[in-house]
Amino acid sequence: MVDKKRIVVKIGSSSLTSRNGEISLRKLARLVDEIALIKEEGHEVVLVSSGAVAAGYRKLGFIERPTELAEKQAAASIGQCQLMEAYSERFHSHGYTASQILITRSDFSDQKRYMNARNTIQVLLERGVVPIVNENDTITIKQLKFGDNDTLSAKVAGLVEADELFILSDIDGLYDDNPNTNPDAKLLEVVKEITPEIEAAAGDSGSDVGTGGMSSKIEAVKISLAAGIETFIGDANKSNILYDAVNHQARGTYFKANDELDGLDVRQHWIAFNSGAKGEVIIDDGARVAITQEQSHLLPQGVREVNGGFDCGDVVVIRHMNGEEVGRGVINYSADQLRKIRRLKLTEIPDDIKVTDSEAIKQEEFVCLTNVMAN
Ligand SMILES: Nc1ncnc2c1ncn2[C@@H]1O[C@H](COP(=O)(O)OP(=O)(O)O)[C@@H](O)[C@H]1O
Ligand SMILES: N[C@@H](CCC(=O)OP(=O)(O)O)C(=O)O
Repeated sequence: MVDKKRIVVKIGSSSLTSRNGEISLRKLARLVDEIALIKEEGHEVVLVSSGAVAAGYRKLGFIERPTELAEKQAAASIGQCQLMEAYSERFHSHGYTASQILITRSDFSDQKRYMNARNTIQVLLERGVVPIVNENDTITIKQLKFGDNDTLSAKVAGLVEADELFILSDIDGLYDDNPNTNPDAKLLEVVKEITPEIEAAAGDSGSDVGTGGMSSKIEAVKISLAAGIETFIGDANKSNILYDAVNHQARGTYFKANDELDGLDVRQHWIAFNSGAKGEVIIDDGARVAITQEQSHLLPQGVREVNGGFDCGDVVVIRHMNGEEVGRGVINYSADQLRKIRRLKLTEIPDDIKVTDSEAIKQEEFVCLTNVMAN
């Protein structure tokens, strides 16, 4: 009996386009067939597909992929229709229904919208539909963009509590050096930790249509691993790539989730990677030990400094005095209140500021990030 898994598959622009940068319906159809193969095994699939800009820019009259934001957005608005039409038709030929979900970064930072997206996808998956996610390119502004769909796919994997994330690209995994500049670079088959060497090896895209290159995939892998989601990068052009990847027999790079790190649950994942921290709370040594090793709450006594403005209930960055980011958490005081009570013992906090139990951040509302670099 096959273990039924929830899998997020990310397909990059370079895997959906032909040499001249135009969308390749043949490539798209083949990848849908690959997904159908694992759906037939009982796995649930959420597809994060790029390709809207690539599918639209020629129809907009451009010979090359445009670089201006508004032009790319206009191209995406044409291309997204083309993509969905092609996906719907091909999934339908396998008896599956496809659905479209367009998300922006701000949807992820709003907890209600985040949970709504999660609930919607849950219903779709229960009913056998294949949700197809892309960034809502036409309305995102530069500063609010995910930056690339690799990051989006990792965040979607956290959102739906996926078992695995498969990032398909035009290359068969992570090499120990940028293969565009070093022909002797070797494929890394298993990666247990994202070290500075790994980050240095991962370079930019080698194609005209891909956006983030390997470096953005590694940033994405950090997010998925933090949620305890095993991640694989492999070649979209290989036959049976998804089927083999589920069975851990595909050629590619497998990133192992750290067993010592409990996977973050949905709310913790949101706090760590999606909430968009509003300010910073600088803590001393004792407070760092208390919240990272002793499962204690963060008390105002251990707060040395407060940077920026935030309200009670916002997510803040918790930083040690030496500058290291310790984690993120939901704060129980506004920035102004916390400035007044920092370094005070609980008994010294004025009654008009005191909140129930008085802690600055409850342990259950804190996510430690010392083992995981937040993006
Ligand atoms: N260390 C590395 N290992 C593998 N690929 C790398 C590395 N550094 C840079 N790259 C480049 O990253 C590309 C994949 O990223 P990208 O073009 O953005 O693809 P996609 O469209 O699938 O997101 C590879 O084709 C390769 O040219
Ligand atoms: N939302 C954009 C995706 C851009 C993007 O991230 O592309 P890629 O690096 O190929 O995954 C599009 O659909 O064209």
